[in-house]
Amino acid sequence: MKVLVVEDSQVVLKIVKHLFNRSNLPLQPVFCETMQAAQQVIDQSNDIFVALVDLNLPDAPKGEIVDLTLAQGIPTVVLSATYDDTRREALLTQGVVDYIVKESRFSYEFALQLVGRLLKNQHIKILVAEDSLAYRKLVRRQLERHLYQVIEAEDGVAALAALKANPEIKLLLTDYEMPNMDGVKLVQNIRREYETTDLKIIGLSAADKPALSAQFIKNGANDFLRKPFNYEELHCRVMHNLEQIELIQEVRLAAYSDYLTGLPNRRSLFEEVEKHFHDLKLNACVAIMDLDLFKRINDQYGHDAGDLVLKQFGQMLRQAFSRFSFARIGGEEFCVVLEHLSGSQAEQLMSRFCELVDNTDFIFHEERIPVTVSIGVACRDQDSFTQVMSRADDQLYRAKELGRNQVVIE
Ligand SMILES: Nc1nc2c(ncn2[C@@H]2O[C@H](COP(=O)(O)OP(=O)(O)OP(=O)(O)O)[C@@H](O)[C@H]2O)c(=O)[nH]1
Repeated sequence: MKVLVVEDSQVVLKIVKHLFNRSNLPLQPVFCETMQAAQQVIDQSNDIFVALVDLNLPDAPKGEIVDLTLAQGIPTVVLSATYDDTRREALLTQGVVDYIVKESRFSYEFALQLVGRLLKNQHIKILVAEDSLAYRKLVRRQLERHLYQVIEAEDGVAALAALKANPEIKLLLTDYEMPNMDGVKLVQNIRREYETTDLKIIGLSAADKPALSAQFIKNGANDFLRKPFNYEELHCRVMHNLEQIELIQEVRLAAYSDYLTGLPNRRSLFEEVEKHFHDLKLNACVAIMDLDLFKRINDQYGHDAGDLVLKQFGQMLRQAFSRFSFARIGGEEFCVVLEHLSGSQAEQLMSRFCELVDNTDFIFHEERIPVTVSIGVACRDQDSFTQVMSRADDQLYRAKELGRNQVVIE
């Protein structure tokens, strides 16, 4: 997909090109200096994701480019040399995504951030609970302009049903006065089930009650907007709330995954497995793996080579055991929980993996590093997950004693 940049200033083009090269946006920028050139690109492409346009072009000095891109249904971000309140208002009413004044390189950075935001927004669902059809449609149009997926509900009851049907909804915008269930009651109901880290809520109301914002927030909403609101404020608050969810997701991911290999870490494995480990009706085995003589690899080939081996081993593990729970549980130690497998099935699977590792080329700076793994396996019984892991660990040490590069099952 493409980003159409229509700008005649060489300085601005240079900055935007530089920022694009530095960004990791999965979009191809296409640069045009005139409206005519932009028209040609539009005629020849059907994959323009967004347009960043200057209002003053040699062949379109009055912002005609905006009419062109909006008529083609292309989300349009205006880059303007000067700030003009009336113009800004008119352009936002016309349907542009945003109006950015070209003040410094930060303005262009903001423009590219906005493009990245629009890419993400396409996958974000927002629920709008509002009994006025006209207002609901108005909010929908605003949100869709920023490419969010919008779901509508005409009251609190319908909003609860919509949340059940679409658990991936990340944000709820809810009016206060609605039939059947008002906004505050809706928030109370939602917060019994949905954490504020997973679902953000913004209350809306035109009611003349100064305490309403506090009432919304005390009952679990994250924010409040009084109607009629300024649409830029709506977008800023929506974005701010979604960014908080994304930040929490990033922190969670960092807390539950191993930095080097990207595999789940010990904490993640325990939280995932411990919940259902006591279901004794089904077979399950635990395998602990430890790379052999890893210290020697580090000493002989260097720490970077050791890291590369760990990463490659992690990829192999992910591929081979994708349907099971697994983790890097220590330096060169890994664990796989083999649900639904008997001891002999687990042993067979692990023996094949052991062989695969032995026969795989681990190459660092064109040098082949010999890598083998020892594996201990124990099967689920009345013991806790930690106890079964510890028994698998005992078998691992037997495998080491017996000469490494092998599987031992208790
Ligand atoms: N490169 C690298 N090395 C690591 C990492 N984590 C742990 N290690 C190294 O892994 C080595 C483990 O060594 P040992 O516990 O002595 O065991 P070993 O050499 O594998 O010997 P056996 O387990 O008996 O086969 C240590 O030298 C650690 O420094 C890591 O993230 N990267």
